[in-house]
Amino acid sequence: MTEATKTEPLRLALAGLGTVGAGVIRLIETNADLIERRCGRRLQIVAVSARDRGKDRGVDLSRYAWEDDMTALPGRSDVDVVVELVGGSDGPALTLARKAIAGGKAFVTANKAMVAHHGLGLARDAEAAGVPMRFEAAVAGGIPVIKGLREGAAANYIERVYGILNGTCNYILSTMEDTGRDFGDVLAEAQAKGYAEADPTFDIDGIDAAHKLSILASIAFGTELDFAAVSTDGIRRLAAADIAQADSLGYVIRLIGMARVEDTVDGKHRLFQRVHPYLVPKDHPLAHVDGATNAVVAEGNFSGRLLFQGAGAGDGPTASAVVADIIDIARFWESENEIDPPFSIPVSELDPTVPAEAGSRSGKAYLRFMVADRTGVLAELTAAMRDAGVSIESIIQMGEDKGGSVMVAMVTHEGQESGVQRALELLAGSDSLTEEPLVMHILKQ
Ligand SMILES: NC(=O)C1=CN([C@@H]2O[C@H](COP(=O)(O)OP(=O)(O)OC[C@H]3O[C@@H](n4cnc5c(N)ncnc54)[C@H](O)[C@@H]3O)[C@@H](O)[C@H]2O)C=CC1
Ligand SMILES: N[C@@H](CC=O)C(=O)O
Ligand code: NA
Repeated sequence: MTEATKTEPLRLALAGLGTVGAGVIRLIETNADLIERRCGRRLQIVAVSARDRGKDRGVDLSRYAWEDDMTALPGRSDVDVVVELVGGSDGPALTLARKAIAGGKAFVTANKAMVAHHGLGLARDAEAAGVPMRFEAAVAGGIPVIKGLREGAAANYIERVYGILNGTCNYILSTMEDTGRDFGDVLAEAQAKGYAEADPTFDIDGIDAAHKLSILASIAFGTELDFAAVSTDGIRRLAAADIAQADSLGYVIRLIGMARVEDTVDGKHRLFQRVHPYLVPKDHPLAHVDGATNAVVAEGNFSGRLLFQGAGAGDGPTASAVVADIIDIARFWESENEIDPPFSIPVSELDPTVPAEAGSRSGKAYLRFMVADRTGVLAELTAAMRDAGVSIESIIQMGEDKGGSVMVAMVTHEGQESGVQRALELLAGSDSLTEEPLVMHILKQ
């Protein structure tokens, strides 16, 4: 480690002073004495950087050195830990991360986009340099789920990991469900509360949840991180009528990230990773997760089902996770040669994977069709199901909408997902369909 010894303060540089950065300053100032007692040394912010020096953030920056260029922070000899709270998978955040690690500084980040795209490379560099790299806030905000898997469940093979990984989508879905309000209106509220990413399409198109899922899967299964292989879909196409329909069938709709290792081919694990809106049975624990709350279920071969739940976004909870990482570094970073792999297993020893085959798993599905209101359309839909070998459990037709289409919702019996894909292929191009069908999987208990 740099010049500081264990009894001296651990000196921090913060890049990014937005929702999370300002929260970290507030937390470190408010809980300074408690943190010092818990980790045996004081946390001292020495330097900060953001875009706008003069902006009022409700925190006093006058005690800290200011750097206009955040990538200059790692070059400071009075800094032990660089904390990146800027965002963006590439650009200055990545330059900062690389410089910090190459410069022998410990590195903490909340940036799931960067970890999903570059985490393995950064971790490899950190392992080689003997510096800690931590990213608890990057997955499920304030929930200590990375710590839970790395430490609490370290003795287990994890068979499946899944959950609600995006606070913005969960806030939108549960608020629409409770109030019947409009999608756009509720999204604006989530943005105002500081939950949404700088580009909220990352939230509503499932990309943010996919970033988190790919990180979680790597840590849970000891496999190489593969963000590009996550099958991703968001909540943009969901209508209030889908939420009402799901409700009447005994379900709520949640954006779920799901990962599992299925089998092994040519020495590589077949890794299933999916972020899609799911119908969740009302008696499943995830159906009661509302607002910006996240929840992660991990199934260990000895621990059984573990449920981690808490705030997945927002200044306080996210700051809590960032500072927990810093406290770990204050407690345990004692020697330059310490081996503490960021992904729990050294990067060179993570198992390689191939993406799971599409359509090869079994389950029930909800299908929603918007169709022309004319004779024979229902027969056309059910014939496609029959020809694809899909068995229908229930079918409901709702009244005509303004454009002259009607909504037909179906729930299938348990069957191969490939059957539903085949049915949709059979219907593709049919002039009875007035828009692309919407398919949602039904979460198993
Ligand atoms: N807001 C939340 O609830 C959570 C956010 N995160 C992650 O934390 C990170 C920060 O998020 P927020 O605080 O919400 O973002 P924000 O947009 O509120 O703040 C970003 C900060 O970075 C600064 N910044 C941006 N580009 C810069 C540049 N080129 N040079 C210097 N400074 C620059 C901005 O001035 C601002 O101070 C992101 O990676 C985000 O994904 C993670 C968990 C939860
Ligand atoms: N935009 C994210 C913030 C935390 O990761 C979310 O909504 O969950
Ligand atoms: Na977390």
